[in-house]
Amino acid sequence: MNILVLKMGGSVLAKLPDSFYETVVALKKQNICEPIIVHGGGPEINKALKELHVESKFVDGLRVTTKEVLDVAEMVMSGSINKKIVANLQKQGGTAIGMSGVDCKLLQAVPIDPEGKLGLVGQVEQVNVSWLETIMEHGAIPVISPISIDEFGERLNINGDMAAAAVAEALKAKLALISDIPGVMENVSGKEIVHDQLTKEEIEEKIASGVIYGGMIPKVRSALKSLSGGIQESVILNGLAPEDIKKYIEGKQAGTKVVMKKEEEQHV
Ligand SMILES: Nc1ncnc2c1ncn2[C@@H]1O[C@H](COP(=O)(O)OP(=O)(O)O)[C@@H](O)[C@H]1O
Ligand SMILES: CC(=O)N[C@@H](CCC(=O)OP(=O)(O)O)C(=O)O
Repeated sequence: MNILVLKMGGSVLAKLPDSFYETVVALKKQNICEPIIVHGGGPEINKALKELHVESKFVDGLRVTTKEVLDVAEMVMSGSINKKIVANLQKQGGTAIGMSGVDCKLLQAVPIDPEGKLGLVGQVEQVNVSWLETIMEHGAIPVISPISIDEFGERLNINGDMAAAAVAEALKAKLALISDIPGVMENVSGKEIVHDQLTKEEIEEKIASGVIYGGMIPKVRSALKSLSGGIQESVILNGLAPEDIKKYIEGKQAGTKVVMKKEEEQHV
């Protein structure tokens, strides 16, 4: 199965045009590939926490998660956002099933930082691949909220990019991380450029120098993590430029590709 995991960040969810959902439905109907959606919801969680007067902060792009924060993150992502995406896909004639990592133990996780200050934040250890395959075989598009569950039945909050990478890695699928920026950007000699492709070494160097910071850190690290087996690249794309998504699907340059090796090196 040729699977494409599309991760939609909270930064773009409210702004994605109907044509985006139309494209995702067409990918499946025309047998171009099997789409799976994993979503985030950072800005919406921030808004709900603010309204409830609950403080939250981030460390290297990950939200410090107390029980109270987890309950709000689950309500926002597994409730409101997940069902809106399912509805939008179905408006375009698709069939979609919304689930979180808790359902069918879809995303089994362990605390990412058991001794540290991140609290109830997880990283995925196992993906229930057979449920995802069953859903896709029955003609539906899985839509996954990144709240997950540990072996004791406790829920954990997972960064959406990390959850998407775990799903892509488990299914040997391509990964497209869709956000509100044209790719990984850098100010070079006073000019803002977008990198076409980046390797692991370049990414680590740009994190260390502060060029890549905040929410971009889990994004680039997740894109790297998903590279496995036959999958040689993942991509960071701009959801606000639907033509970039089209270009990527057509195999043209768009956004920033995260690669094992640079293209010119691969051809040597
Ligand atoms: N080098 C970089 N290029 C582009 N964006 C960057 C970079 N470093 C940090 N960022 C930040 O990362 C953000 C994207 O991450 P995030 O807000 O978590 O997105 P999403 O909600 O879509 O997952 C950008 O809006 C930008 O503020
Ligand atoms: C642990 C952790 O940081 N979880 C994230 C989950 C949402 C997310 O990742 O949203 P975006 O994709 O919009 O960034 C959070 O609570 O914000």
